[in-house]
Amino acid sequence: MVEPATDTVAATRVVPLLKDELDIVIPTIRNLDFLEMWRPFFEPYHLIIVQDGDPSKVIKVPEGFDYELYNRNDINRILGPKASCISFKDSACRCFGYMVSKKKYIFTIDDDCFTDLICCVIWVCLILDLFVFSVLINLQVNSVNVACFFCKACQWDSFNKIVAKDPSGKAINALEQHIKNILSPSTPFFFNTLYDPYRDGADFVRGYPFSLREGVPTAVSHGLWLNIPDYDAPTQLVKPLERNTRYVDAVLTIPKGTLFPMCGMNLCFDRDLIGPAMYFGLMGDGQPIGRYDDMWAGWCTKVICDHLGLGVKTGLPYIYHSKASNPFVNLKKEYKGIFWQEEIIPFFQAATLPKDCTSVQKCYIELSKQVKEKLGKVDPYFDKLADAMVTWIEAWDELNPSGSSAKVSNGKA
Ligand SMILES: O=c1ccn([C@@H]2O[C@H](COP(=O)(O)OP(=O)(O)O[C@H]3O[C@@H](CO)[C@H](O)[C@H]3O)[C@@H](O)[C@H]2O)c(=O)[nH]1
Repeated sequence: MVEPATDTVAATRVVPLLKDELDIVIPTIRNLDFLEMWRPFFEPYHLIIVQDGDPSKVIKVPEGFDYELYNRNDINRILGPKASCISFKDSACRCFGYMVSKKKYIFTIDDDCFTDLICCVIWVCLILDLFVFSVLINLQVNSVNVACFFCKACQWDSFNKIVAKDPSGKAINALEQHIKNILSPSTPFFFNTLYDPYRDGADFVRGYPFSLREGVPTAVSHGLWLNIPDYDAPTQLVKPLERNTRYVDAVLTIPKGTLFPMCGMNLCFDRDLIGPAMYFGLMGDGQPIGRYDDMWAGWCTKVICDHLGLGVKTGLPYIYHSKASNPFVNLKKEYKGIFWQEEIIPFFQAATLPKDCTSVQKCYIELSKQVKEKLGKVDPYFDKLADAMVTWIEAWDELNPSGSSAKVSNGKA
């Protein structure tokens, strides 16, 4: 049984890899106390916080972290009319952080991971909440909101989303594992049955073509979740008690030609290699769909990685996830996506990019044209999304005129 680590203060302080080459991007509608839990791992890095919702709300960042924070007013000021491509009231807003970063690597994580200190507050609230619930049950009030009656911090199922432990009981340094994944090559053209051959203690198995053993540069490292898996609302509703306790010590390259559902909760990527494809779409406020932000980015990214000969890995690291969001609310946001995805995925599976698309930007603009042409028939929303994809690239190029940051090539991690 894999449990969350509660003593991260005692976690080994590791040498911060890529300290000056990696930004941590956090979208937030809450407070950032969860950072206490990650302090030993995140403090050496620069944080880019994208504050969603009401810009007048003050977001408290724990002492000692090096950060820049952007709210909606900042986004509007920086991007002007192009700010229309950045979503509001959806975690999709996080991609603004990718655009303003000046680093080669991005790690992005959600804000609902709590600290030991916060857990004390939560336990007090929990006891009080249980008391209120028992009174309500005695009064036969059977429809109660599953949220804390006393404070916003402890939204019941959120307080367990904390740093995970591996089966040996050691707190997982998610960022370190992502860096290892991304600094070693990928093998999208031929599957290695011992998984990532570049990990310590592994290699290419017998019969693996020698011509492919050099691998290709890794653009994306997709991490997983213990406890609550990244399920859609219907799955979550029919399996409310399902928890993932299975820790699989594996990192795999997703083969060329295979799409996957990319989750933005625990994700690292090389901004120079694939940054402009990491657009999280038009979601949330004013849009017919929400919570498909990371899926959209994942489909576009994988098609472009396949075309440009870049790798995408999935597997380790795990984080401990306890969904803060309400499945009924999520269902409302997701429902169009749930039936649209049956058309969107075949579209991406069939998408091909011409040879002259030699940069991510060119690939992305070409994809936007195909989205307009093919998915525009599904719903007018896709016309709007295709336009927003173009605006995103224009804004990206405006903010990143030199194209890329310092070069660090892949090698043995
Ligand atoms: O309007 C919003 C809502 C949320 N955020 C911030 O985004 C992340 C994720 O939000 P949340 O924790 O509420 O959602 P989960 O269901 O646990 O997470 C998944 O939702 C996926 C789809 O969007 C995503 O990949 C997963 O992360 C938090 O940091 C919120 O504060 C926001 O900025 N605006």
